[in-house]
Amino acid sequence: MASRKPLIAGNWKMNLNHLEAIALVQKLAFALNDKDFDKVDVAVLPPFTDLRSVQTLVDGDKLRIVYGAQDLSPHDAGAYTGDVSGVMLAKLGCTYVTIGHSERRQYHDEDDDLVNAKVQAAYRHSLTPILCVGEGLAVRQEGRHIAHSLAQLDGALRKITAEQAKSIVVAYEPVWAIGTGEVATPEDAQEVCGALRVRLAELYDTEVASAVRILYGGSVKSGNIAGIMAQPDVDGALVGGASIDAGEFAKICRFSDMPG
Ligand SMILES: O=C(CO)COP(=O)(O)O
Repeated sequence: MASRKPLIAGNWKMNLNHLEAIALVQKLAFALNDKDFDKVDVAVLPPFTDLRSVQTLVDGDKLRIVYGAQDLSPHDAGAYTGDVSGVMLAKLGCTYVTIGHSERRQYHDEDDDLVNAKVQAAYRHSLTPILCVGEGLAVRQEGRHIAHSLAQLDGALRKITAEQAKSIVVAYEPVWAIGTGEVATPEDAQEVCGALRVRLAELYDTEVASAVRILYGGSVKSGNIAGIMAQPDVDGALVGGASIDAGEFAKICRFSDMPG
C-alpha cells in the first residue's frame, strides 16, 4: 500500500482580487507551520488574475503553499480569445490545474472529450490535473452515482499513460453537495472514492491505483473534515467556500486536530 500524502486544495472559484489573494495567502502562511506542511500538502487555486501575485509571494517568502489554476485551454497558443494555456500556467509556476469542475461542465458545457483534451494539455506542460468527477442529485436519486463518476473518469483518462496517471489527483465532488451545506457522509465519500480507485486499477494497475490521491469536495468545513479524512480511500479535500477564510482553511489543513 503506497503512502499517500494528504492534499488539501482550496478552490477559490470567482472570488478575491489580487490584493485580497495576497492577504489570504499571507494569513494562511502565518497560520500554518513546517510541521503542518510535513503532514499535508496545501494548495490554493485562485482565479487567473491572482496567480502572478500569489507566485511572487510564494517565491519571495519561500512558502510551502503551492498553487494552481481553476481551468486551462486544451490548446497551447493561438487565436482563442479569453483562454489561458498550460504553457502560461507552467511559466507562472503552477503545480496544479483543476479540470472538469462541475461548474465548468454545467455553465460552459464541458463534456468528457473536452475534459480529456484539457488533461492531455496539462500533462504536456507538467501540470498536475485535479480532475473533478461527480453526480448531480437526479443521478444520485436513481442510484447511478458510481457508474456516472466512473464514466467521467474513463472519459478523462483516454490516451493518458500509466506513468502520467500515477500523478493525477481525482476529486469526487457530488454536485448536490457543492455550496449547499449538504455534505456527503464519510461513507458516501468512501463508497465513490473506493470505486474510483478500483477503476484506476482496472484501467492501469494497482501501482497506479495506490499512488493516485483521491479527494472529496462538497461543503467541507473544519467541523466535518476529520470524519471524511478517516476514510481509507479519501486522501484529501477540494474545498470551495471555506477556503476563502484563512482561519477556517487552516483548520481544515490541520484536520488531524479536528474532532471526528
Ligand atoms: O466545488 C467545490 C470545490 O471545488 C466545493 O465547494 P464548497 O466547498 O463551497 O461546497
